[in-house]
Amino acid sequence: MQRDLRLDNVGRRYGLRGPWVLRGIHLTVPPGTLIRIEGPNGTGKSTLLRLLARIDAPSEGRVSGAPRTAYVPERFPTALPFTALGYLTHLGTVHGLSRPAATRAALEWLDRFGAAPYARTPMAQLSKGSSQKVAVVQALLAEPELLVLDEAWTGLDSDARAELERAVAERTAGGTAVVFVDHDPRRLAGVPDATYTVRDSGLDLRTEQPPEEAAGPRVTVVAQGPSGGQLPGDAQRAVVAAEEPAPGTHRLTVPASHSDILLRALLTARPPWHVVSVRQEPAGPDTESRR
Ligand SMILES: Nc1ncnc2c1ncn2[C@@H]1O[C@H](COP(=O)(O)OP(=O)(O)OP(=O)(O)O)[C@@H](O)[C@H]1O
Repeated sequence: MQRDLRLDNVGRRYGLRGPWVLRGIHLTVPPGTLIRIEGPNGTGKSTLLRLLARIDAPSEGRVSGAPRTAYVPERFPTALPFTALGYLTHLGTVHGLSRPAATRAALEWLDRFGAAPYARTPMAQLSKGSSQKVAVVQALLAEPELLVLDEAWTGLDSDARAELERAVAERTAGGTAVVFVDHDPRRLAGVPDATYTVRDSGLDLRTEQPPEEAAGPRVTVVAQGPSGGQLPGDAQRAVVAAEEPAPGTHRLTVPASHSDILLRALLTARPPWHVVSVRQEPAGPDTESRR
């Protein structure tokens, strides 16, 4: 099965003679990549995400590839006749988990997002923020190969926003491709492999990070490992800057949301690295590119 999702010369318009919302779109989404889509309101970002999630079909062109996909829509239907846990357990079984395993996974994810107290609340009675957590959990529960997030952070409290950033970092480190739209330019600042702007029904690859995007909070970890040594794979993916000021001493900078991934990668390496210090940095520009 082809895990890269590809859009070849894709166009989408609504109605036979409607204006082209998107046209001539070429985009490949390989496993493990993080892609940000941006653009002014009404330019077609959600339309593009629905095509990527394959819940909509193009009016022309071709979408190919069949990664297992999960999608958090801009508007999640809340008036479902389930409790949060009932809904998530049901979805877990659809994704192939046994019922007990689905319940366990749903509870774990709800707990990660601080929503465990509402597990048995009917969906229709959940606050906007809590139902958004359910929307996010239903997508993560599926352990997708492609995760499509349409303003998934909107409505979440700050802990849950940070948790979703962590979950995205974990998933991309594990090989999941993630495509997201978010109105906050600081979201996953400096982390995406590519940022595209929807403009005039086309897609522009942005090659430079604007200053505000490179200015998210960072964590610098000083660790001792092999001299001239290769960073463990997950650490390599997470870091935005790496230097070796003395043989075997490595200074590694990651977006704050990736710090636990870096630490886990270092501590679980064979042989494990020794972590000397962990320091939160004020926001600042990129000093080196990733990878
Ligand atoms: N189902 C639909 N039927 C008809 N027109 C639609 C439909 N969905 C989107 N459109 C139109 O397509 C255009 C692009 O909409 P889309 O929601 O994809 O943009 P967007 O960039 O995600 O906007 P926003 O930032 O406001 O969410 C808009 O003019 C919108 O009115």
